[in-house]
Amino acid sequence: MNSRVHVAVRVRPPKSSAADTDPPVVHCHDRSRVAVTVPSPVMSSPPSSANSSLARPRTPPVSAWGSDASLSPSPGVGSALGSTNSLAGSAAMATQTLEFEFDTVFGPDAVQNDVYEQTVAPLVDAFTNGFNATVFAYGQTASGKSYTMGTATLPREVEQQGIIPRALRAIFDTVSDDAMAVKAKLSLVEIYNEDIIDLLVPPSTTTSPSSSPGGSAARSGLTLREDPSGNVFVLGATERTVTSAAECLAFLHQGLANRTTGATSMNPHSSRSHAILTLALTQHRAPHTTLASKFHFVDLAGSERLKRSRAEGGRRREGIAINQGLLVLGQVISALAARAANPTSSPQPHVPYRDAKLCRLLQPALGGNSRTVMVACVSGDKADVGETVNALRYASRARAIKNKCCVNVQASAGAVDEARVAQLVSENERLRALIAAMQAERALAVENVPVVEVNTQERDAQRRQDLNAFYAQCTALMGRTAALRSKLCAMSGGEARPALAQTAWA
Ligand SMILES: Nc1ncnc2c1ncn2[C@@H]1O[C@H](COP(=O)(O)OP(=O)(O)OP(=O)(O)O)[C@@H](O)[C@H]1O
Repeated sequence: MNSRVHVAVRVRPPKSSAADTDPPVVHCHDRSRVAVTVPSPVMSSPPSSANSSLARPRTPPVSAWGSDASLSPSPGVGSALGSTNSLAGSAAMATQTLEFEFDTVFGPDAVQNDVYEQTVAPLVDAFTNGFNATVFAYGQTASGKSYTMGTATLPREVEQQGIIPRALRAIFDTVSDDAMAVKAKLSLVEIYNEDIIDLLVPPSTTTSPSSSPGGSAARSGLTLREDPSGNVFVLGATERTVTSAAECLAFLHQGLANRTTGATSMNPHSSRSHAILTLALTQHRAPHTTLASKFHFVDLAGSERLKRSRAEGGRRREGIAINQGLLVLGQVISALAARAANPTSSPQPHVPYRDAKLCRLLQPALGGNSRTVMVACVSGDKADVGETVNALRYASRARAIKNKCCVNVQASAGAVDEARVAQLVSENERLRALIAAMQAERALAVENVPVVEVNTQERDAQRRQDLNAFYAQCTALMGRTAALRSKLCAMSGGEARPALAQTAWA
C-alpha cells in the first residue's frame, strides 16, 4: 500500500516580548494553508500569480527584518502555492507573501489534543494493526518541537501533554484487552554529535562497545544494523518490557533526564541531540500469526543559525553536528521528492541515507515501510521569518515522499512447526510412492519370468527341431554312402561291409 508522508505545520504562539511590538508574519488561512509575509526589496518585477508553482523570494534587506532574517533561494520543488507582492507604506517596507499548502495547519491557538487527533491518532490505529509508524517534529530551535512531541518535562495538566503521552495511552487502551497475547518493548536513544547513546543506561556507565568486550551494557558508541525485512535498528540498545502507558512514561522521563540539553541564547532548555523513542509491539493472533510493528517517536534537535544562537566552543560544535544531520535529512527528502515526481527517470537520484545516522535510522520512515507524519514547528515571530520560510520549504518537499507500507506478519513458532510437519508428511508420501513404484516394477518382472521361460522352450524346441533336421540329413547321407559302397563291392566281387555310421546315429 502506497502512503504519502503526512505533513502538518504548527505555528508557535509569539514570545511575549515579540507579541506586543510586531504584527504576526505567519497567517493560517484555513486548516491546510499558511502564508508568510517576507520582505521584498525589489518591486520592479511584476508580482507572480497567487498560484504560481513556486515561491521564490529575493534576499531581503537585513535591516528591515532583524539581524539574520536571510532567505535562501528555494531549490525548486515543493507545494508552495505562490507569492504576491505589496508595498506597505514605503519601499523599505515592501513585502511579499508566500503561501504554502500542507495536510494540516495548526495556528498559535491550536491545543495539544487537536494536534494529536489530527496527526498521530490515525497512526496509532495503523500501528496496533501491524503497520510501522513514525512521527517526527522538525523546526528551528525554540519553535515548539519538544512541547509538541511531549518530551519536555511532563506537565501535570493532561491538556498540556504532547503527542507521546497521548499516543502511548491510546496504544495501551487498544491492546491491553488481550494482555496475554501482547508484548511491548521500549527503547530510547539519542544521536549526539553522530554518536548513538542509550538513554536507558545511566550516564555513570561510561562503557562503550569497544571498551566493554565482556558485555556490560554499553551507553555510547552503539551501531546501526538492518534486519532481513529492511528495518534499521540500534544494535545493543536497552529494551524494557512495558505493560502500560504509565510504565513507558516513567522510562521516558528517566531516559530524558539523561538527554543532552543546554542553554542557548534562543532556548534555555535547548535539546542538543535527536531523541528517538521506539515502541516495539508483538501481537499473537490465531492461528499461528504474529504482528510485529514498531512506532518511532522522533524529537529532532533544532536547526539553528550559529550566528543567532551565539554558540561558542562545545555548544558551537554541537550546533554544527545538528545542522549537518539536518542538512543530510534535507538532501534525503529532496532526493525522495525528486524520485516521486519522476518515478520512471533513469538513473534515479541517489538518496544519501548513509551520510548521517539520523537518516539511516529514519530510512524506513522516509521512502520505506512506515506510515509517517512530520510536524514542522515554526515560529510566528518576525525575527524568525527566514528560518520559518526555510522550514516550510523543507516540509513542502517532504509532502511528496511516498512510502510503501505493509502489515508486518511474522510466522510464529507453532506455524514454523506446522510447516515442518507438512514438509515431512509430503516427503514421506513421496518416498512411499517411490517404494510402491519400485515394488510394482519388481512384481512385473516376476510376472514376466514365465514369458521368458516360454521363449526359452520355444528356442529349445527350435534348436531341437534344427538338430533333428540335421540328424535326418546326416542319416540320409549315411544311407546314400552305404548304398554306394555296396554297389562298389558288387562291382569289384567283394563282400559289403556293415553300415557302421548308420548304427552310430540311431
Ligand atoms: N504551542 C505552544 N504553546 C505554548 N507554549 C509553547 C508552544 N510551543 C512552544 N512553547 C514553549 O516554547 C518554549 C520552547 O519550546 P520547545 O522547548 O518545545 O522548543 P524546541 O523546538 O524543542 O527547542 P530546541 O530545538 O531548542 O530543543 C517552551 O517553553 C515551550 O513550552
